[in-house]
Amino acid sequence: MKHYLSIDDLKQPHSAIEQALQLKTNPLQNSGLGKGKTLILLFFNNSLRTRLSTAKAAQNLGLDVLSLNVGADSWQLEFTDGTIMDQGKAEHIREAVPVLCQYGDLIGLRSFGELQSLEEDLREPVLEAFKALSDKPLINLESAFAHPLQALADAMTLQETFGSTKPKITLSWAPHPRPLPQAVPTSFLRMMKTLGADIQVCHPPGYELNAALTEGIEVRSDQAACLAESDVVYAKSWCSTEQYGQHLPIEESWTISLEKLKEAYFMHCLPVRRNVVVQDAVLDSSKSLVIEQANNRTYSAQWVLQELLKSKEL
Ligand SMILES: NCCC[C@H](NC(=O)CCC(=O)O)C(=O)O
Ligand SMILES: NC(=O)OP(=O)(O)O
Repeated sequence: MKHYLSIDDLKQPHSAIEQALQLKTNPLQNSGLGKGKTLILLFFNNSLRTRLSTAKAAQNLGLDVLSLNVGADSWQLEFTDGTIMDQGKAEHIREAVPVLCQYGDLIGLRSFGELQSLEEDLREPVLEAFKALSDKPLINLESAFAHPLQALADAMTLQETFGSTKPKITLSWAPHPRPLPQAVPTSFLRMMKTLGADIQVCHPPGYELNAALTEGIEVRSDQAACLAESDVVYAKSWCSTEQYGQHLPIEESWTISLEKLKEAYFMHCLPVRRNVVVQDAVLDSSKSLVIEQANNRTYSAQWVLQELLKSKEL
């Protein structure tokens, strides 16, 4: 594996899940692998889990970690070639990326889409710019349309909860006060398709995900019926595709409740807005898997870091 930018970089997803779960049983089993090497974590957006679980994973491997909030702690970066840099941005990525590559052996990067233009976000401009200029392995810590560390952790959580049985999974859209990116549902769905999971999607009209991704998957708008027949419900808000990035009225009737879930387990990547996305009673019940999903983020990151460290490129 050269980079870990999307689920497509997982050549053997089933064994990745098994190996990551095995790491969880003894996290310090490869504690010398990263000795003398440095992981740089760059954040263009906020984070709790990704920042700390990836740093923890790195520590478990003996890596040193340097973390930077781009723009807040450092200079604002210019991405456009040929720009006359007489405005606010002080540094071009043509210098910044090669400099970062001198300090770090691996680079993790979080950069959400701007939610201004679907076409522009689909281009993954930040990730692609770093890819073009970096001679070090890159790890996607959530980009405009992918959150592959989350999806690997989610697959681990499903494996732990259901073992070899094949649960019926519903990916349900949920309401939110802000328009949110499509990265989490996109990567989760891509992962579930890759694994051949029994999954359906439900969302109100207008919130369609990428057509190629949902090809062959049942997409419905009757949330109550979908949830009632599910073993596990993955809830996530994402912005409309038709009115990309726009703030639309909150559809309160889509909030997940215990009544709707019936016997189903509940998953969410976190952070979650209580009593908007999902009711307190769900999060506070034994059916909620969200804390274990967050725990598994350490081991999904550790597996990825380990693979990159073992690859010939390093
Ligand atoms: N990394 C996990 C989710 C990150 C982001 N959520 C958010 O921005 C929520 C912020 C808020 O609730 O205001 C998303 O949906 O992709
Ligand atoms: N799930 C997740 O990526 O959380 P953070 O945004 O806090 O990193």
